[in-house]
Amino acid sequence: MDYTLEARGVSLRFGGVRALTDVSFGVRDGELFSIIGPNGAGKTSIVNCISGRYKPTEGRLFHRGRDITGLPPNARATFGIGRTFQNLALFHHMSVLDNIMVGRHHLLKNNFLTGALYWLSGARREELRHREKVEEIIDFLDLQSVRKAPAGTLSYGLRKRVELARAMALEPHLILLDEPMAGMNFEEKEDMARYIVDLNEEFGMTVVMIEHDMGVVMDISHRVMVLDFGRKIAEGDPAAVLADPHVKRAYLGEEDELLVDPDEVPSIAEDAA
Ligand SMILES: Nc1ncnc2c1ncn2[C@@H]1O[C@H](COP(=O)(O)OP(=O)(O)OP(=O)(O)O)[C@@H](O)[C@H]1O
Repeated sequence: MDYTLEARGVSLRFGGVRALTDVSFGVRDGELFSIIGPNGAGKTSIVNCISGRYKPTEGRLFHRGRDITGLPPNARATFGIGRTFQNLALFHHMSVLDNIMVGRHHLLKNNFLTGALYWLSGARREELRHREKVEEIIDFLDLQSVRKAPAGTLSYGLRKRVELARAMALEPHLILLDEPMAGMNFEEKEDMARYIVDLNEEFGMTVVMIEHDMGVVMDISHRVMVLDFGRKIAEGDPAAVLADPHVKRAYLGEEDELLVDPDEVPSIAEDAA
């Protein structure tokens, strides 16, 4: 099986703390793959290993068959791996537009010297191309009305959307979303879920998402992996994962809402169609 992203036997320790133990999984091209699990299960740790923020203590990570285990985060960005963060990481005093532009920095070929020859070097053409791409993302995420506003003045839900825009600006083929709906109200979650489905279906991006909202996860994911105490306890299509006794046990007492009937989950994806 050819995977876009594959983890083989990944373990991660922080001193005596075992954040991950022997985690293996594969994500196929075009999939919307969710990682769930109780608090402290290792979800952010595995995403940090994929993005290069952490280096696994053991095991390997592959991107399109290439071993990326030791590569720094910026090298992964140039391969088309983008991410958003659990806690927003925007430049608050900069406008929405400029925050999104920052997401394109690794695509900027022109430097100080070519900048000095702005009209001759192609720098102007390049800038126009970047602006066009940014405008496309602003349209897609309905951010026109706030494009000039400083990011710090926006509501939390809008700031999460700007962070998604900045990750999209990198034009990744694989995007890692760390709790994209955390702290949002129902309407904001519904909007965000639609954007994620659309960026997967329309922009063709493979999505790896950590999310606590079970309704959304079960509704929009193609496959789900469950971590508990740093170990993988289940993986499969959403209905099979919901029915898995190990998963029920891991969540019992903590998140009763996991035990929902899949048929009763309102379909955001269908509503959007
Ligand atoms: N930088 C770190 N230093 C020490 N321990 C860490 C570090 N990062 C994570 N851990 C520990 O590793 C374990 C897994 O943490 P992680 O943040 O990956 O879990 P999570 O599933 O993302 O949790 P949550 O849902 O609360 O965000 C936890 O026990 C956590 O305390």
